[in-house]
Amino acid sequence: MAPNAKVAQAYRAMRELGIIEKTVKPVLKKLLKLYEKNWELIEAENYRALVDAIFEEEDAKVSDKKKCNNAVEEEFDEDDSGQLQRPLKRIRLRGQEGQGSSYPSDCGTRSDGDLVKKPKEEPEEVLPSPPLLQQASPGNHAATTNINKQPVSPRPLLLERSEPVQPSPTRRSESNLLSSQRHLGYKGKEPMSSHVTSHEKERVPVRASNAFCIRDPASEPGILHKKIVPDALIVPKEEPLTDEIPQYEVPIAVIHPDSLGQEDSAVGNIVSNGKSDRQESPASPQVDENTCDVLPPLSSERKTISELATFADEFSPCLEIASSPMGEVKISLSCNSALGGPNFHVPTLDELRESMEKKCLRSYKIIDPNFSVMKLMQDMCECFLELATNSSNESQERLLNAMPALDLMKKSTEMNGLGMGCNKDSSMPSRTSSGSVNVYCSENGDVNNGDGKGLVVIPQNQLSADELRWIYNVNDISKGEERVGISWVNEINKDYPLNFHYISQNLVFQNARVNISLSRVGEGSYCPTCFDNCLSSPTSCSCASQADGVFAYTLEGTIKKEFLEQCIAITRDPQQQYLLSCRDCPLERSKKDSILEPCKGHLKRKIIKECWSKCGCHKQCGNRVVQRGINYKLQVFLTSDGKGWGLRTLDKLPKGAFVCEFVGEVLTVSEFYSRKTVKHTCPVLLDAYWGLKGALEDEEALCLDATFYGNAARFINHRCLDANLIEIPVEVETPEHHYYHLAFFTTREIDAMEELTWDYGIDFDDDDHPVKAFRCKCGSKFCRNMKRSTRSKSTMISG
Ligand SMILES: C[S@@+](CC[C@H](N)C(=O)[O-])C[C@H]1O[C@@H](n2cnc3c(N)ncnc32)[C@H](O)[C@@H]1O
Repeated sequence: MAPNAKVAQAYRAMRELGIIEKTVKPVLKKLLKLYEKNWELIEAENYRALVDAIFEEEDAKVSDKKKCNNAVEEEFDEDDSGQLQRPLKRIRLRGQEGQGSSYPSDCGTRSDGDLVKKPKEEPEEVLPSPPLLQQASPGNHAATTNINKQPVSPRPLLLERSEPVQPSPTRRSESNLLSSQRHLGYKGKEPMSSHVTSHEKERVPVRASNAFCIRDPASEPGILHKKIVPDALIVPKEEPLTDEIPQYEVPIAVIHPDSLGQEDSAVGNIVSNGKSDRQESPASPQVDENTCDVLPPLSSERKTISELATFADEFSPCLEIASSPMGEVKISLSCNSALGGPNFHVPTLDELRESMEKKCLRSYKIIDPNFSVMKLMQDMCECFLELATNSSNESQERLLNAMPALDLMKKSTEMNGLGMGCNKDSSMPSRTSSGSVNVYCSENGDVNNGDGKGLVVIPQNQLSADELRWIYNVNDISKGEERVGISWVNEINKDYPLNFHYISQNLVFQNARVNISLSRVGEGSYCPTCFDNCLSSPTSCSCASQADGVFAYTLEGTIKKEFLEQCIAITRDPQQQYLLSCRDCPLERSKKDSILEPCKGHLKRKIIKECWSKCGCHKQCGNRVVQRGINYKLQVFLTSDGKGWGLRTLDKLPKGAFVCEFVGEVLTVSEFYSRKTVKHTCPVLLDAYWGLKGALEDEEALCLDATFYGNAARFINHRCLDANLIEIPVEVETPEHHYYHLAFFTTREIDAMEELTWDYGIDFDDDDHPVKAFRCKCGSKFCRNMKRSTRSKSTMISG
């Protein structure tokens, strides 16, 4: 890679971590000098050296500033530093904010009674931050407990600065994203030409016939336009962010105790000024047990929380509860007290537990032999879960309302105190393409990209069950239906895709006659005498003979070049000889118009016949590709060019590779039409044989509708003519030609991170059609919808 590209790559990687270019540049320069331009060292472990150097630099700056501040006795506002802050730093700060004049400062020149505002930072600000609870600094003691339905972190809830988030190696090829091959002629009833003039472009015809429509993106059910999704920091399963830091599959909501009281008291101000009243004015009557009363009053468990909150008052601690929809709950208790000193040592958890149990016995007269502090903490978590999941609507509402009451999204200072999240307007934690974590932050560097990665604030009352499901399935929208997980990511805004049922195989809705009974698969439709791999057999099997005696696949599993080129030519340049017209077109018939139009013709496609279970060969036989399912890592993402969600590959794909099948409900065309009030994602006609037979029965004219039930293919967007995927009919089980699988293969090599597209074959001029089309934003120079008005056009898709 050229040096400039490497620099750009480094900027990009840092940007993903929320570190702005301005901050990176000087450090990178130094590092290059130091390492004598050895990029390998800089790039190693996803720029670990660079990230470390940046943090060191920032620490040094903070330290300098503090010295400077001490000299002039001015307030130092960490958020104005414009730089990346270590989350623990913020934790400490928040814990210390309320200490007023007794704040132990290193501003040695100040007396206790000094009215000059104290810096928010503690004296040990630039000490190496302790990564574990047991190593907490004297000024800040944190204890956490958690109950998990999944592995839990041995680390405290509020973590020290994490290792840098690992950008995916695949991101490196992002620069190639837009590479495209636009060498092909246009398709249509006119001959294909290798050059298309602008005049010709206007005339680029659509595939003949074929009917089905695509809805308007604005009203597309696949996108939640209205919903603002919280700052969801989503951590991938497969790509650990660090060696040590636990991952959470789903975001975790965090409640700060202050917020719990917000509803009932003036504590709401606490949030708005980003500080705790308890800390500002310890004697405030608002800050007592009652301030926790937003939880349901009848809950004895609530009392537990209150008790802890009272305990908290004594030592000005900070109690935090974090939970995830997966049922993980963490309680964190941090306290700042005068206990710290030169002889300070951190007790072990066992010591702490024992001492606390004695205290409970003495002070609270708890004599239950089963009592333990750990149990108490567990109970607290369980109560939280109970309230969050099983309680009555009212109590649940109150609890959930308490979450955003914290106003974490708005108050970045408060959030940073918790070591998570950022300013709502400027930050958006999200997964990156690789599944790592991004937090986009404001220019002033008000950022959290590390410690908070497991702790994400979600105003859960904004989440519907469907949305929660998306969060759960961030690593695999197929919910295990596919062999390879299909992740989703939104790097643009906070929308979720709309819910649908993921299915990996077509399902018959009702009337469609899809007969795959073994008895109907007659001889000649399978190869009983073959074994192992039909592709390496010296004699062609029956399946091959159905495909002109040659297999479509190579031993490598891709489509043979010649076969692929023919398929591409037919699809892109559907000349008359490739068109079949039906006498009584099921499509026209289904429209139930009084005046039926003549059939517009259906493409005479090349078809692949795969071996199947009735054959004698192995499942891994080279002539079984589509039936083995998705093989490459795919990802659903929100496109940046207004096409809604799209599908991209995380792997580099060779030419002719099988990507995925178009899976949906199998409907008769009339069934589809009776659904036409519904906005459809992408219905596809199975019309490859329509012209061959005489009139089809209604039940035989089939289509696939992926609106409610579908697979990853329902996210593939349209591109006029030079799409990188092509759809090819594949027969697997049934010899009945009216039903087949529609499989997508690559028309060329595709880079990792490239969006996958196919040409829906839309006729943007078909105003006749009842279903509205979309305004094409494919960006292809062959776009058939270019320079057209915004009025909706109808579309027709066939497969
Ligand atoms: C099969 S869906 C593709 C996934 C869809 N983008 C989504 O968000 O669910 C088809 C719909 O995507 C949108 N779409 C697909 N290709 C497009 C394009 N080239 N320009 C604009 N919108 C497009 C249209 O709204 C279309 O109805």
